[in-house]
Amino acid sequence: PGWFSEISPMWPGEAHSLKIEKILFQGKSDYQNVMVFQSATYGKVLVLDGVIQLTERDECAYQEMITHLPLCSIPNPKKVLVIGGGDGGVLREVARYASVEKIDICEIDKMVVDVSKQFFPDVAIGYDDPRVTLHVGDGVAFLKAVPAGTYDAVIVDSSDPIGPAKELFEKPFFQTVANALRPGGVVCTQAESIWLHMDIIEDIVENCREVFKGSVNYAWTTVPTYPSGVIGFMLCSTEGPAVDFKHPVNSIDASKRPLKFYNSEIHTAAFCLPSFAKKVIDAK
Ligand SMILES: NCCCN[C@H]1CC[C@H](NCCCN)CC1
Repeated sequence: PGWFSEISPMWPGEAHSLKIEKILFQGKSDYQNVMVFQSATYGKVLVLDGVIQLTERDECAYQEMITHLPLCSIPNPKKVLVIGGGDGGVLREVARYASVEKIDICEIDKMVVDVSKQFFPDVAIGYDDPRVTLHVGDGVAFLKAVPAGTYDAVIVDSSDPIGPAKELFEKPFFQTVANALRPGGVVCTQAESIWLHMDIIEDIVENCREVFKGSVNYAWTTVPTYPSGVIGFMLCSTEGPAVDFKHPVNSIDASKRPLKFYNSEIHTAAFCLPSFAKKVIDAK
């Protein structure tokens, strides 16, 4: 019945629309409005506070890139933490690594977990892995309680800086992430769009350069149902064994379930930026 349009002050004057076939769920959690609808051409769609989080058709691009850009950049990741990502898609991708012994996830909104398990079984399948422990709560508090140097990798699969994820884009949070990582550990965060948010990206890069004394890189990929059709990631490492994010050192066991999007060439290509973005990001 009609169209869903993603209208937001975060991307003024533009909106991406998807044709609705059927609304499947509408609810209000302690943190945000949650909606699921069956779209005409992108499968089921998860929407939080009017912002598209994932669709069945293109979620592979985002979940595979946000996971494999960091985890293919370090040999034998063992302990991984996911902040956000309550839909379970990142867990599904982290579970591909035989070297991983422990996967912690801290998601603030239990409704996102429950709705994903009910409507997106191929995404929430990530929770089935026995290495996964779900913590429902605030990622900032969770990280503050973590012993220093606990994790090889942290993946911050957040929504946008308006709403519950606001703190996940600020310097104190990056500091707590750096503290929770081992020397030469890596973090990958959702880092918005170079077409829409160069100012936000500039601030994030500046904060990351101050906090992460290893390497700091910005990568990006295409996700047709995110505004401007692209989304970026900050790839940072702490002081210690050098990490060259641009050349993957790990291979992935894709024998059980093929990768729909990620491969080693697109890994390297993800760090190639248009000049208007390089100017801001490399200069910082
Ligand atoms: N596991 C999927 C979580 C989705 N993360 C975010 C959802 C909101 C989306 N807005 C894009 C705003 C324009 N950059 C960014 C990714």
